Amino acid sequence: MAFAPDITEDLARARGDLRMGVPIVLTSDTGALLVMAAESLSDQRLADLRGLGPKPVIVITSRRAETLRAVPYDGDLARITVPADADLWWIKGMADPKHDMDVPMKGPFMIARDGGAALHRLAIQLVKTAHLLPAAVVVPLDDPASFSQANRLTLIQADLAGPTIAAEAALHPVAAARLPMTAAEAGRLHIYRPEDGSEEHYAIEIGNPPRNAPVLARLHSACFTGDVLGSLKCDCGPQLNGALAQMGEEGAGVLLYLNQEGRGIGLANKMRAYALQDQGYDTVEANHRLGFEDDERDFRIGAAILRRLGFDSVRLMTNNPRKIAMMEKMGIKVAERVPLILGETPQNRAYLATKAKKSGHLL
Ligand SMILES: Nc1nc2c(ncn2[C@@H]2O[C@H](COP(=O)(O)OP(=O)(O)OP(=O)(O)O)[C@@H](O)[C@H]2O)c(=O)[nH]1
Ligand SMILES: [Zn+2]
Repeated sequence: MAFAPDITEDLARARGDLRMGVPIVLTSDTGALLVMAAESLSDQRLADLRGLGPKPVIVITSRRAETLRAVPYDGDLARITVPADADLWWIKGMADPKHDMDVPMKGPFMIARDGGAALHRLAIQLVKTAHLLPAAVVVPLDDPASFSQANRLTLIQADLAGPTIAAEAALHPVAAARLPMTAAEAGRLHIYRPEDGSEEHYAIEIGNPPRNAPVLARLHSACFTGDVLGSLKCDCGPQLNGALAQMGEEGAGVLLYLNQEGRGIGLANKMRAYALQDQGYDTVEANHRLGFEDDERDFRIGAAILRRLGFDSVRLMTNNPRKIAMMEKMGIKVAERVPLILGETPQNRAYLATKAKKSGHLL
């Protein structure tokens, strides 16, 4: 029926459900799972999950498993049976490193070996892209179609979901208008909306840069703490203002403001990472303890917006070699790297040093 949501729409719905603490159903030729995000699980829903019969399993990433010293992982995943006497607090503690210091030993862990790693991996991808902690509680289902219908749950076909998540989401221009700014009076703000229902991204065009020459460009990932609050823990605010100022001086440029807060983990998870940093972990270790990779951003979005604006060659303002490599891979020529070293403070010196040492940032 034409009114029924397609797989992209179902996935967007599933992310919303997971955030709200509503279960979703994943199905494939080899099995089916009822999935809840550990972070939004309630006592009532945990009791309901147990009422289904099979023991719930908690799926975490190998990053989180390393922190928990849970040896049993399947490549990038660990799947652990939730013990019969474990309460909601145990599950939250598996997902959230906030309590690692209070409850250091959670094992011994029972490995769940039911072969359905593809569905478990999809569950983790969904909770991650919903900006929740990367941990899912799952129970196998025998009849996913009737179960999801009877409970009005979102049903996701895994074979359709995998390629859709991996593909680059199409972006559409929504609105644009003149925006005079301190850095440049001749500013124009463009809004782009991804088709997958994720956050909108912005392009700030300064002057009228010619499309047939490399444009001075900055791909800036959102940092509420640095950009808005003037946080001293990072260099984002000075980089944002410095890039706009240089574009203003040259009379032309394009700054992409990509809503990939916290290198793609979302602001709530970034604050969890900051709490771990207060315990002494560096920016990369903190991401790993939460169960994330160092950098969860999709850099294809920036290239797609540049192309939409008509640019295929840039003078890229960055210290991050991965951004350069991704632009080149996506067919945007990086004619020049323009270093953007600004805003070092006593509070961010160690953070910048970690980025240089562990993430290859150029100083
Ligand atoms: N997870 C996490 N994210 C952080 C932390 N500090 C800053 N960020 C985020 O890191 C991102 C920095 O973005 P950018 O400045 O565009 O990127 P970059 O990779 O540093 O590269 P360049 O600035 O271009 O050299 C923003 O999304 C910030 O919110 C942190 O300690 N943990
Ligand atoms: Zn920042």
